[in-house]
Amino acid sequence: MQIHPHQTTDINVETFGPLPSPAGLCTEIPASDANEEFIRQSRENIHQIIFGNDSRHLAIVGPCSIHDTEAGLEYAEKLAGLAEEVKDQIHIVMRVYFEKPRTTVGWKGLIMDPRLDGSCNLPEGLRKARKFLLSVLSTGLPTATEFLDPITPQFIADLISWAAIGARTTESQTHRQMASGLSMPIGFKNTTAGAVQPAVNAIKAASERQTFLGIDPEGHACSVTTKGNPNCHVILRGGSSGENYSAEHVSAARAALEKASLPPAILVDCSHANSSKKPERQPDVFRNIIEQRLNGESAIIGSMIESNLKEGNQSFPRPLSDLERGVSITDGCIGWETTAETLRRAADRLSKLS
Ligand SMILES: O=C[C@H](O)[C@H](O)COP(=O)(O)O
Ligand SMILES: C=C(OP(=O)(O)O)C(=O)O
Repeated sequence: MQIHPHQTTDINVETFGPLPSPAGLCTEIPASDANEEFIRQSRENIHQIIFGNDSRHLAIVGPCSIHDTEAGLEYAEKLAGLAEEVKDQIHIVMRVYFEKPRTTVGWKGLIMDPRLDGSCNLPEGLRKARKFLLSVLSTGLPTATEFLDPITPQFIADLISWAAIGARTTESQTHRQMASGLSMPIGFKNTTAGAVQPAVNAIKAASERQTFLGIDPEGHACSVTTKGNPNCHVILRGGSSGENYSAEHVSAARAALEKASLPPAILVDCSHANSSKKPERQPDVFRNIIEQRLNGESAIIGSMIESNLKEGNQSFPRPLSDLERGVSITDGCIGWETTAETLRRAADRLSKLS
C-alpha cells in the first residue's frame, strides 16, 4: 500500500485481502441436517457431563495441531473406533486445533497458513478447516478446538461441540466476550503462570450478557450482543511454577469455583505444563486423575490428551518434503498405541464407578 504524506493510520499495514463472508463459506461447504443434529446432541452430552448428570469422563483427545489433513483423517478414523469401544465410560471428542497461540512467533496453524510455507492464504485455510471438520464428523466423532482469533468462530463454530480459550487468552476481555456468545461448552485454561482465579473470573464474565465489536454472518463489522454462555468450566494445565493436577490443586480449584457460585467442573490437561511438555508423561497424569475420580473427586469432569499417529514432534519450519507423516509440528504428542492403551485401561478402571 502507498503511504500518503499526511497519513496517520495503516502505516504498518502491508495489505488488506478479501475473505469470503461466514455465511458464504457455510453455504459453500455446508453442514447437513444430520451433522447439525449430531452436533446439537454432542453439545448436550457435554453439558450433562459438566453439570454432573452424566458420570462419563469427557476426553478431549487428538493432535496438538492439524497440519496434514490426510494423516489427520487417518487419526480420526482410529479414534472413532476407540471412542465406540469405550463410550460407556469415556466420551471422546477429537482435538481439531487449527489456531496456535505462540509464545513469541512460529507457525500459527492451518487456518493462518494452510500451505505451511508462510504464504498465509486465509481463505484457503478457512475452507480447509471446514472441510476437515466435516470429514472428522463423518467418522462419528464430535470435534473440539481452541478459538483464538475472535472472527474465526463465525466461519467454523457450527461444526464444533466443545472449545477452549487458551492459557494466553483466558484473561482477555475480547475472548471472554466471544465465549459469552458461543453455542458450545467452553473450557478456560489457567494462565501460563499457573493462576486459576483468572479462569474462574473468565467463566463469570462469559456467563453474562455482553456487547462488543464483531462481525455478522455477512462479514460486516457490527455490534454484537450476547446472552451469556452457561456451559463453561476450568481447565487445569499447569503453569510456570509446575503442575496443578494433584488432589490438592483440584480441591483448591473446586473451592475457587464454589466460592464464585459456579458449577464445580474441572477438566485436566495432561499435556503442557502438567507434563512439563514431555509427552511420555501424559499417561501418568491421566491415570492419576482417573484414580482421583474413582476416589470420589466428582469435580473432575474430564481430561485432555495431545496424541497423534506417531509420538513426539518435529521441528518446524523445515522443507515440507522432510516432514515425517503423523508427527506433530507443534507440541509433542503420545503415539497411537499408547493413546489406545491408556484410554482402554481408564475405561476399564472407570467401569468400577458404574
Ligand atoms: O499447544 C501449543 C503450544 O504450547 C502453544 O501454542 C505455545 O507454543 P510455543 O511456546 O511453541 O510458541
Ligand atoms: C495452546 C494450547 O494450550 P495452552 O493454552 O494451555 O498453552 C493447546 O492446548 O494447544
